[in-house]
Parts: sequence; C-alpha cells; structure tokens
Amino acid sequence: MPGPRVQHILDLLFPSIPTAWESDFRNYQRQLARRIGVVAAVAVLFILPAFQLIEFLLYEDHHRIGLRNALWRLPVLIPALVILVLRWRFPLGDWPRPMLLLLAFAMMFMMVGIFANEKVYDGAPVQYTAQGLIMTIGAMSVAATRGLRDIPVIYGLPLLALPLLLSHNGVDLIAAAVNLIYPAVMVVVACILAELLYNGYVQNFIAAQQLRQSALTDPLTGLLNRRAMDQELAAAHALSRRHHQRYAVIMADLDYFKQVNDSHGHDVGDEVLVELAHRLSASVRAEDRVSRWGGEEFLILLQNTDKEPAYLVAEKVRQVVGNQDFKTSAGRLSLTISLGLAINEGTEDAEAVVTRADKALYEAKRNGRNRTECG
Ligand SMILES: Nc1nc2c(ncn2[C@@H]2O[C@H](COP(=O)(O)OP(=O)(O)OP(=O)(O)O)[C@@H](O)[C@H]2O)c(=O)[nH]1
Repeated sequence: MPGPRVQHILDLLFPSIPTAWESDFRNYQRQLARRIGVVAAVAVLFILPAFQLIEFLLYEDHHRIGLRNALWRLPVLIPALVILVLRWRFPLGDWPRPMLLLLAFAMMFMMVGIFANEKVYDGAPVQYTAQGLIMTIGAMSVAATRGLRDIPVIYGLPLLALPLLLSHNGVDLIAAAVNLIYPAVMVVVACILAELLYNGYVQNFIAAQQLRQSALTDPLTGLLNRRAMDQELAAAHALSRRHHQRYAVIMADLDYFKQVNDSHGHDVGDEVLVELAHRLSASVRAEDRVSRWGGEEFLILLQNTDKEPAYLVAEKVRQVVGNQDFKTSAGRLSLTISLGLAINEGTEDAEAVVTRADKALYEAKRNGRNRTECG
C-alpha cells in the first residue's frame, strides 16, 4: 500500500470517479470527445490542404513529394469529414470517441509516413515542426478525454511501423536514430499535456457534480431535497403519460416529533431524522425516490406501481419506524409515523397528486396517527 503522500500524488495524477457518477462521467466524456472531435476535424480540413499548397509552392520536386505526402494526408481528411457529417446528422450517440481515436490514429500514421519520407525532402524544418505539432495536439486532445490510457493505442502501432517504413525507404536505422529524438520528444510532450488536460477535465467534472449534488440534496439527511423531488415528480409524470404507467406519492410525517425536540433538544431531533432517512431509503426499491420535503415531512415517489403495492410499501414504512426504537445520544426513543398515499389519476399533474397525499396525511393525523390513509 502506498503511503498517504504518495497516494495523494497518485490521486492527483490519476483522479478516480466515484462509482455513482461513472455513467454521468461517460456522458461527459462523450460530449467532450464530440466537441474536441469537431474542432480537430475543422482544423485538419484547413491545415492539411494548406501544407499541401505550401509544399507545392516551395519545392521544385513538388510533383513527387506532393503526391507522396497527399497519399499520407488523405486518410486523415476522411475521418475528419466523417466526424463533421456525424456531428450534423447524429449530435448525440456513441460515435465521438471511436471517431476521435480513428482521427488521431490516421494523424499519427500520416506523421510517421511523412517522417519516413524525410529522406526525400530534407531541409524543411518549419513544416516538419508544424506537422509534429499537429500530431502532438491531435493525440493529446484524444488522450485528454481518457488520460494516458489511450496513448498506447494512438502511438503504439504507428511508432512500431516507423522503423519498417524507414527501412523500406532504404534508411540506415542506426544513422537515422538521432532523428527519432524529435518524435520521441513529441510523444512525451503529448503524454504530459494529455494527462494535465484530462486531470483538468476530471476536476471540473467532479466540482460540477458536487455543486449539482449540493443543490439537490438535503444536507442533514443526504436525501433529495424538495427541488430535486420536484424534478423527479415531473419526470415520473411525463413517463406515466407516455407509457400509461401509474406512480404513487407517499407523504410521511413523524408523530409528535416536536416533543422529541422539546424534551431532548434539536440535535437529538436531527439524529432521529437521519436515522429515519436511512429506514425510508431501505424500505423502497432502487428506482423509487425518497426526499425530505420539508421539516420532518418526507415525500416518497414510487414508480410504475398501483394502489395495493403502494399501500403495502406505506405500511412497511410505518412498521419499520414504529417497530424499532431510534437509538440516539439521549437513549432509545420510540416513535411512530403517519402516512398519506395518493396514486395519479387521469390527466392530473404531479402537484395535484402531492396535494391529495398531503390531505390523506392530514386525515391520518386526525384519525389517531400511526396509520396510512389514501387520498
Ligand atoms: N431537530 C429538527 N427538528 C425539526 C427540523 N425541521 C423541523 N423540525 C421540527 O419538527 C417539529 C414539527 O412539529 P409539528 O409540525 O408541530 O408536529 P408534531 O409535533 O410532529 O406533531 P404531529 O405532526 O401533529 O404528529 C417542530 O418542532 C420543528 O421544529 C429539523 O431539521 N431538525
């Protein structure tokens, strides 16, 4: 096991994404890859023909050089064009990463090919450097969506092909070794920049997620807050209209909770609320949602359900609260909960269902508490 300082450095270099955010992160990477892909494609479509033109104007031997280099450049232009078409036809989807990888791969082969041709047109350091930069930026931007993990794919094969191409061109590999310093430096630069960029993206993603989460969760219990639940209710309502499914809303409120606060203090009241939140979350399915609606009122949304199963859930909640004492710093406390249940009917919106659940809760309180009423 690495020490804490080493672990800290490793975390900085290779930040990990919490499991709960992995699918959000994949989405974020997809969007990132699409954006980078479009920028790279546009750049390639402008820059490569420009190089072709410069070669044509600068070199006397341009017929031979131009044709050879055009053959290396063409495979780069094709994925660049495809990316722009896909972006236009399919703005969403799984295509951005593989296409971006293909583009970087083609770019690397282009560089390797033109490098191997160096024997043919020596003395072009400016253009050579510029092409190296394209390679670096291309590989870096792809790798930036996944850090160093893509580097072996992008650089591996093309760099293995380099000695083969060089010897095919009749180059003495030992003598040419000094020229390999240049691409090697570019690879190292690309790795460092890719990792830095990837780190930046991950940190941005984590910060945005944390912000989003804190705006949508209740700080005391960690449950969804009212704003988040409003979004969930709207989504449930839309789903129910599309698929003719029903959803249930349970409004739950501890009985005589004020007495807990008055007798033992607000902190003990908070401990009860935290424990209650655990019990509520454990009583429903993963696709259901539990929120702190306000104060000691909790709202539960049951997806794709009907009156009887929803009633059973409400009764289960009532029992997990009433049948087991709450362990607090002031000792064990025996508490009960009242619940109001409503199922969506016809075209009524989610707000109307919540109002009915609220009225049913009021009935449960009026009828003696520690019970479930249906609205
Ligand atoms: N500890 C704590 N108490 C809270 C919090 N939010 C609301 N409360 C308390 O919850 C209590 C709600 O009391 P009431 O609405 O009068 O109801 P009750 O005593 O539970 O009685 P019934 O609901 O009629 O059974 C009040 O004492 C509020 O101060 C909180 O975040 N922490």
